[in-house]
Amino acid sequence: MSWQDSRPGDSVDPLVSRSVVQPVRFAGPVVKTPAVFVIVVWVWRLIAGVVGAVVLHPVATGLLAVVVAVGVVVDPWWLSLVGAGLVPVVLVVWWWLWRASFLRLAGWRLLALWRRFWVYRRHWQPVMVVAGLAEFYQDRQYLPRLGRVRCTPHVDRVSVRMLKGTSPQAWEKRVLALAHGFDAPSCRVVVDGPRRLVVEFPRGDSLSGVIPALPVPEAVDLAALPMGRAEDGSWWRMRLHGTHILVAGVTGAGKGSVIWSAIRAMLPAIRAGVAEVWAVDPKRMELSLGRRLFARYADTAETAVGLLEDAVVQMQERAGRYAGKVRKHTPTTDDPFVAVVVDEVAFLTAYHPDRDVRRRAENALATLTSQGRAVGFSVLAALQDPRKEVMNLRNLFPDKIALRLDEPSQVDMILGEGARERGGNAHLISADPAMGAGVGFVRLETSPYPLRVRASFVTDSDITRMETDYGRGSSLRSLPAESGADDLFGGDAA
Ligand SMILES: Nc1ncnc2c1ncn2[C@@H]1O[C@H](COP(=O)(O)OP(=O)(O)OP(=O)(O)O)[C@@H](O)[C@H]1O
Repeated sequence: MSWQDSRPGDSVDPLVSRSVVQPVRFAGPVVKTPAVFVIVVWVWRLIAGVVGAVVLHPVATGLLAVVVAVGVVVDPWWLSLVGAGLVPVVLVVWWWLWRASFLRLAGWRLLALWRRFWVYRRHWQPVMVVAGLAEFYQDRQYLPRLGRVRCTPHVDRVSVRMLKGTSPQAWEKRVLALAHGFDAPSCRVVVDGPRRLVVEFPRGDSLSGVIPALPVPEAVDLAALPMGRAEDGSWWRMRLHGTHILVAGVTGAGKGSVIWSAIRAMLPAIRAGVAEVWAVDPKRMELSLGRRLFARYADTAETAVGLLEDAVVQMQERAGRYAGKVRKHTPTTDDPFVAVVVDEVAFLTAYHPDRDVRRRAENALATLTSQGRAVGFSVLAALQDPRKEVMNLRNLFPDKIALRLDEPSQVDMILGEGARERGGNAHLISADPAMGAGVGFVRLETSPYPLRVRASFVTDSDITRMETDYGRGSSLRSLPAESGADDLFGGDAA
């Protein structure tokens, strides 16, 4: 039998078998390890395991220790049985009566203990090997070290110590393999220090349900507007003052819900006159419903470009006044925060047939986005198609939101290269409006990690109520009429 005929399982003599690619290898002599060394190593591992368990899970190990101690001191059999029964009863009563404290002090820790053992520890080796994250060196297999697992209401955060010589990019490239390997809907990798990662696995999809319009906040924080929910179950808050935001998504992706959630979160500031929304609505379908909420409203190309150029003039006038005196804008009734909201911005920058309109719109937007944020002018723009021919100003928007998109390349255009490896798969968002409308990934200028969020759904009746309560002429608001308001509001101002 030649070496080509051999099959797995055939016995081969290492001295006579030959491979065309491998040279002869000489193995070192096999030395038997004395039993005492093996015992010392096992004892050392036992001690390290116990200390590790106490450090990682103090509550669980503490409870266990109490049960064991009582059993040993009083009556080994009887009391151990009572203790073993008593602990679950105490935990159930605690959960029933004081759920918040139970979850905070015991519930999430016990769940983390269970999931570390049952989900991650049990599958760690096969998943690491199959995903290609295990390394082999001199015939020995090395695995990344599984560290602490922390559970929040929706997400498992798994700490990992990477192997020496490997990089976080190797993990980012394998997020899909990791998600499927540990039965999670998605996976996100966050660098936590040298050789340290936190790998996040959501338990189920916390964003699968529609989020109704959030209550209007009593005090407005323009740096943290309540918009909806984030994947880890926390509130999604969005900074608008001091930045510009580009929202991209195919038709029906829910761009309107991002825009309206932001406007809703600013209502008290709008009523107080310290914030203004200047709205550009070329489709006349998105923003027209709430036009009395806006200080300026434009729905034709000519008026839209005029509105943008007026914003530039006011911004520059404010910048001139602030120069050398004020470094940071604080919204007041004299110098309000101005949010320039542009729906379907490509209508002005790419689709309009008049070249002059396109040029003027682009110039105005470029000036606003490059100079406006320090003096209280922010642009919140939405568009369907993020290609460069359509929107070549997208890099002037520090923060970006990718709702459902058609292609992976479009995701890269909005969230930046590498965002998909970090979990920002906006092209995989469900096309079912109940599941996916308003769902997206936020990429802030301050972080390369996209955050999965869902905007609250502000319905038409919510908008009508908002306009009634907070719009011009409402009982709750009495702002002086702007000169030429009829012109600006198409003669409809109340
Ligand atoms: N946050 C949300 N939660 C649940 N459903 C939503 C949400 N936002 C939108 N929808 C649903 O999706 C539909 C389309 O939403 P919307 O009009 O905001 O999309 P769009 O991206 O603005 O589309 P277009 O570009 O065509 O205007 C809505 O009519 C609504 O039924």
